[in-house]
Amino acid sequence: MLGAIADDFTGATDLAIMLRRNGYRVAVAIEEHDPGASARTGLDALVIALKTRTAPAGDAVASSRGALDRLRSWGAEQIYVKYCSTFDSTDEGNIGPVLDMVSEELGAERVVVAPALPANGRTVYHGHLFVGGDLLEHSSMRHHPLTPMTRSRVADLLRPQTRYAVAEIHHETVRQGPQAVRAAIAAAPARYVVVDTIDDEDLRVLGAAVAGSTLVSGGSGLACGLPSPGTTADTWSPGQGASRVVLCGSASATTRRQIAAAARTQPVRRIDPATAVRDPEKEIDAITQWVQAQPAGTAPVVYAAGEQADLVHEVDGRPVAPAVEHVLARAARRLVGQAGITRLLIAGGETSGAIVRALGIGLLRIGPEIATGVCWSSADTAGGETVALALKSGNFGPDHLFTSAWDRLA
Ligand SMILES: Nc1ncnc2c1ncn2[C@@H]1O[C@H](COP(=O)(O)OP(=O)(O)OP(=O)(O)O)[C@@H](O)[C@H]1O
Ligand SMILES: O=C(O)[C@@H](O)C(=O)CO
Repeated sequence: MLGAIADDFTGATDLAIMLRRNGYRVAVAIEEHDPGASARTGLDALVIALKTRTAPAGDAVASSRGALDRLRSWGAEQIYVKYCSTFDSTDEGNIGPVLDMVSEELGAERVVVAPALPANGRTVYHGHLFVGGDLLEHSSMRHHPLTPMTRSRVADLLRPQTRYAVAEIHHETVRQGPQAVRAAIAAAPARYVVVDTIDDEDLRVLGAAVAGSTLVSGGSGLACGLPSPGTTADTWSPGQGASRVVLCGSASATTRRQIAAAARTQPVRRIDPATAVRDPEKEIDAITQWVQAQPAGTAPVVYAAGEQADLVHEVDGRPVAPAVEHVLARAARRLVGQAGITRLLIAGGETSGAIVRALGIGLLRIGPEIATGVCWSSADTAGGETVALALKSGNFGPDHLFTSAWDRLA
């Protein structure tokens, strides 16, 4: 079995759907949840979703060590450390410390570093990470509030975070095929090896080259390149019910375009940040009632930022971001528990983490792909409801996602 440790919840489902696309039977375990032997039986891969992307290195290493121990005790023979395709981290970030710990535990002396996800425009060429046609440092990630990416060479991003050397393998070698890449990895004078990957064929070459490695690392793209276990996808059911809601804590430009597109045909309502901070119960009540009042068959959208100017950092000296997460998480709990909503599309990694935790979900069963890196999953909540959930990374998905995603449940 392949065991994966993902540093956020949307990244975990992104990796899971790439594995499923590649013929793996896969599920996502939330944080410390043990799915139990019967749920693990027959899986080719199990992804543990952590919420460590911006955690202090010590905390992230401790959580990742726990995840590694669980995966190994459940029979994982190959470990995949999943981070963001835009390598979201700072010089104090935890990608290096987590890789150092996992590689030491597994005795892995060479580890590939492959953030590329070409299907979503993330490519690595001559060691530099690109987003579309732009270097990472010239993409919107330059202005990310928590992990502003102001350099693009992956080795330069990783070096300050690790005590080991970092080398590069360039496209000239990748073009020569898996054997050349395998030999170059073995000969690299470094523990970490950033490998150029500009398209899915490069990922297949790399995947074949690292097929027997005990440890690989990257975005989700590498999962498409790993050799397929050749199993047929398991059956999947979204459970009963048809009522829908879209909950957006993400403030990314992509999510804002998706909100604007949905607003042309669907009811939309913005969370009031001041009420979220000052009187969260009032805002939770208002949102729950508003969603329930919308016509049957619609997919009401609750969002927190429709434009850049909506981003308010503080109200009365108190931070807005956790208040918005709390309101969305509590509203989700009520919408599922009291209003009987069973289909939820959630935008944003932090937001997804807050809502999945509030619903008391332990395991996500992976269903159909909606867009690159976004899929439906089904899960049982702590309250005993079965829900269909799509967890969308802030930057993923086409503009029409909030109206088209439901077709995949039909
Ligand atoms: N109007 C607002 N003012 C302040 N903070 C907000 C506002 N709207 C949303 N937020 C906060 O911004 C954060 C968005 O993070 P989240 O990870 O959910 O989305 P993202 O960064 O777009 O997605 P991803 O991490 O998947 O790329 C959340 O903590 C949310 O509560
Ligand atoms: O790799 C990506 O870009 C995504 O899976 C993700 O982790 C964004 O949060």
